[in-house]
Amino acid sequence: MKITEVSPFILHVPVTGNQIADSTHTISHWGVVGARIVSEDGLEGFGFAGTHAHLPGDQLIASCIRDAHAPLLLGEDARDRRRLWLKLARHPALQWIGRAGVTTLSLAAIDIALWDLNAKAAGVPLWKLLGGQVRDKVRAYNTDIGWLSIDDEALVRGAQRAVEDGFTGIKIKVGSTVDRDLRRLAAVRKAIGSSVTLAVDGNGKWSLADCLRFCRGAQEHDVFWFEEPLWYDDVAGHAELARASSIPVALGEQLYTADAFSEFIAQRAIHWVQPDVTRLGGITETWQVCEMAHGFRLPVAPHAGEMSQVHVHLNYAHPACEVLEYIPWIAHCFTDPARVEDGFFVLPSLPGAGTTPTQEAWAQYRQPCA
Ligand SMILES: O=C(NO)[C@H](O)[C@H](O)[C@H](O)CO
Ligand SMILES: [Mg+2]
Repeated sequence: MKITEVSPFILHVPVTGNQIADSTHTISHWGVVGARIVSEDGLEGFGFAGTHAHLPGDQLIASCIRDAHAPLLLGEDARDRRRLWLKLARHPALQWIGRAGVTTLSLAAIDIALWDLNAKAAGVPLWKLLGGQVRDKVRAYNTDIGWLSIDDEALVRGAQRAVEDGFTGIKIKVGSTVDRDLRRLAAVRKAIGSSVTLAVDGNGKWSLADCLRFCRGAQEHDVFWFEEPLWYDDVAGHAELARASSIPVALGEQLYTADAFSEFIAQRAIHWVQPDVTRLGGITETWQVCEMAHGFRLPVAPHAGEMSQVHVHLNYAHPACEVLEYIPWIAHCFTDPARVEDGFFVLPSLPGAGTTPTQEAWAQYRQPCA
């Protein structure tokens, strides 16, 4: 399967209600910055990384795909996914300018496109190529009703509606003030009852002191996990919080390497492992992180944010993956949209990684790659 063409693309897709906010980010669109890879027999593979639709930043990633990574791929055999991942990730001149960041997001788009191409060539969905279905169902938890940009009353109504729609898990954003967020947490827990799992996500905003105070006040509400409570790289702080509180710590959407995960695991600073194919340079490295978590018997909840199209395959194929975030912003852009029915993700059926854009999305959301 000789690679004959590698080209970037950028789509900007509106988020729910045209604006969402967490403690750190307020966005109107999700950026789908991708790579299209064509093999000599005419097969097309698509992959993409997720961004906040900041066009100059997206064009940096697109340029890395086109000008830095593509020349390393042309003429190579698309089946050699692991060798090609290492060739690009460890290319001396590119490793020199960044083992984490733009080069990683570019590599993610390419790695996912290679997996998509291989799954299509084999005529199977990605989960089959990854080794087959290891679970009957993948439980979803709904984050799209829990944004900090949603007022207190609408937050409660949205959580109730999600439960009525069949979700058995909810996640709400925290990171405004501890007092306000504790009030919101109590109101949502009261509204959804005790059988629905309720997680919180701080997106790295608070200090350790704020997190400790929040966890004391949240004790009575059976919080399923506290996601990204502290700054993304603060291993010691997360380890201290994990020791001081009974609320499980979840993190990973901002970690770029398997080494970063092994540090958090070694320091007992993490209970739920949340890899993201965007941040880890694709499926190849994300699978390694799932294997590492499994070795330490830590459950995995891949970060959707919005990579559900690919992560639903991971969740069906890896034994450590126990649950998946539901954020529905871009599913409609793909020929095999990730879908939730009665609170569970539907098993993908079409060949590929679920990353093939529809003609409509291509026409409606395409941005200039420069
Ligand atoms: O943290 C998350 N999920 O767990 C969400 O992905 C982020 O809040 C959104 O992408 C906005 O940056
Ligand atoms: Mg998060």
